[in-house]
Amino acid sequence: MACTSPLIIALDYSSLDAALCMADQLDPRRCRLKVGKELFTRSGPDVLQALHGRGFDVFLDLKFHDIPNTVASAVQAAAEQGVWMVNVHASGGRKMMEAARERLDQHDLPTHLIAVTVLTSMDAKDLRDVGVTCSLEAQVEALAKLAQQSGMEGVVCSAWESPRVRELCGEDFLKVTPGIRPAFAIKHDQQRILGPGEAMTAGSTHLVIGRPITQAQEPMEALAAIEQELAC
Ligand SMILES: O=c1ccn([C@@H]2O[C@H](COP(=O)(O)O)[C@@H](O)[C@H]2O)c(=O)[nH]1
Repeated sequence: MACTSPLIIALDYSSLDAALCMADQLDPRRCRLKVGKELFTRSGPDVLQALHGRGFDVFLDLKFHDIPNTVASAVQAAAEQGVWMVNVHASGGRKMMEAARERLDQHDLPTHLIAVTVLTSMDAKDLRDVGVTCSLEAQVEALAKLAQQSGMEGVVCSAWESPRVRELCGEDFLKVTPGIRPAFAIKHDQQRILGPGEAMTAGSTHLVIGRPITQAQEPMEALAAIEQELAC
């Protein structure tokens, strides 16, 4: 049965065993899973096979950012392993994103392709430090528009920006938002955070949540509290 929940749990673990231990407590009808740089670098494609075998939709969050041909080939490789979603950095530019889009289309690969705007760990000063002179909001808006024009199906942004991205790019354009922090959780290294219920109200289509669940004393209770908040 397809997953209808907006929740994507980030499996940021240092071993395949630890990731599968969490996955085995979860239900693929109630959440999707995200595999990021740490877990993929340690376990390789085996983790994708193991999670697919358990019935999960997997978001492979490797944030590709390279020359167009390299990114297109990496996106193709991810999609050929059956992942539900893959991403690139929008700051890699129009040609890079178009090449990735074209490669998926050429091979009839149905994987969702989205682009990261401004990392949720960054604030306005961090953005100035890397030479961006416009406001953080303007940078997210510019990258979201560029991503849409370049064939992306959505963006990664913070839930703070979801209302504006919805206005600019429409309801159907995916707004995948990390930096989700329920009231009981700490901020860690995230800067632009919002609660799960607030993020959905703001127009996020998917909520990425890692440590508030994976590092909770009782991960399943943390997940249940988040689901409860979303049901209200
Ligand atoms: O802008 C971004 C893009 C990706 N992420 C990823 O999402 C999760 C968030 O985990 P938490 O533990 O809930 O903070 C993590 O895997 C990041 O790599 C992001 O946070 N921000």
